[in-house]
Amino acid sequence: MDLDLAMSFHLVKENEGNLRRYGALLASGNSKVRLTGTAGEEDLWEQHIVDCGALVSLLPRGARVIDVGTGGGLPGMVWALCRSDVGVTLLDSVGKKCAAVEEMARMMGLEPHRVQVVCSRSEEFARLNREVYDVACARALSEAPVLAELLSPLVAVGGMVWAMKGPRCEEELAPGEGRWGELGLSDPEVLDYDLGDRHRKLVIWRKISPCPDRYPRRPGMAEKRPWYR
Ligand SMILES: C[S@@+](CC[C@H](N)C(=O)[O-])C[C@H]1O[C@@H](n2cnc3c(N)ncnc32)[C@H](O)[C@@H]1O
Repeated sequence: MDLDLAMSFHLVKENEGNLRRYGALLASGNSKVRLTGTAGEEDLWEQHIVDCGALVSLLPRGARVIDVGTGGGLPGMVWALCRSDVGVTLLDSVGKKCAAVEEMARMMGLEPHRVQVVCSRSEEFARLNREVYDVACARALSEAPVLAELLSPLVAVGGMVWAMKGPRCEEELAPGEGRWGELGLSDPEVLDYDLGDRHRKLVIWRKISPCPDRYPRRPGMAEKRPWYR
């Protein structure tokens, strides 16, 4: 897959007004609930909003997307603001974060039938919402193999699991080498992109067969006892 950064930044530019408004809401919400580790609108813009915006042209047209562990809405809110053709579910297990994201979505005029906020552990949500999304993505959620167990059950065969990662991601992928098919996934492809002096990576797995029903295991198990051991 090719990442067309120029097209993504064109979409970011076109939607900059709304994205800046969202950044301002995120900065003010952050003083009440910790939605991201970054304070200050300019830093939020550079380190988070632009990073999420960089991938926006990669989303398939009309895709159903879930952002697992959305925190303050990253990356799902950025994608919903730049791409009115995609449906986005923003999922997090912390009630206060979900309430803040729901309020931001409402203030940004995002319609609930297109952008929904769900407060749940992904392990529980995936039991009832199996293999319904075209893309499941996570940013700063957990190590790649853990994330693959949590996200693969949510994605329909033919869809994709995305992990937004920093420079260490190949080390994280190593334990799963040759074994991803056990989760219904292809071998991963890693796309590199640079944002100023920051080197970022997107890991993409294709969903090639149904994920066995035993995944995801109950909450916390994916970290405690990795599936590949
Ligand atoms: C470090 S934050 C990242 C937030 C956001 N994606 C970002 O890039 O700023 C991780 C978020 O994942 C949520 N989380 C962790 N494990 C989860 C799970 N199994 N189900 C749902 N949410 C989860 C946490 O509540 C937290 O808000």
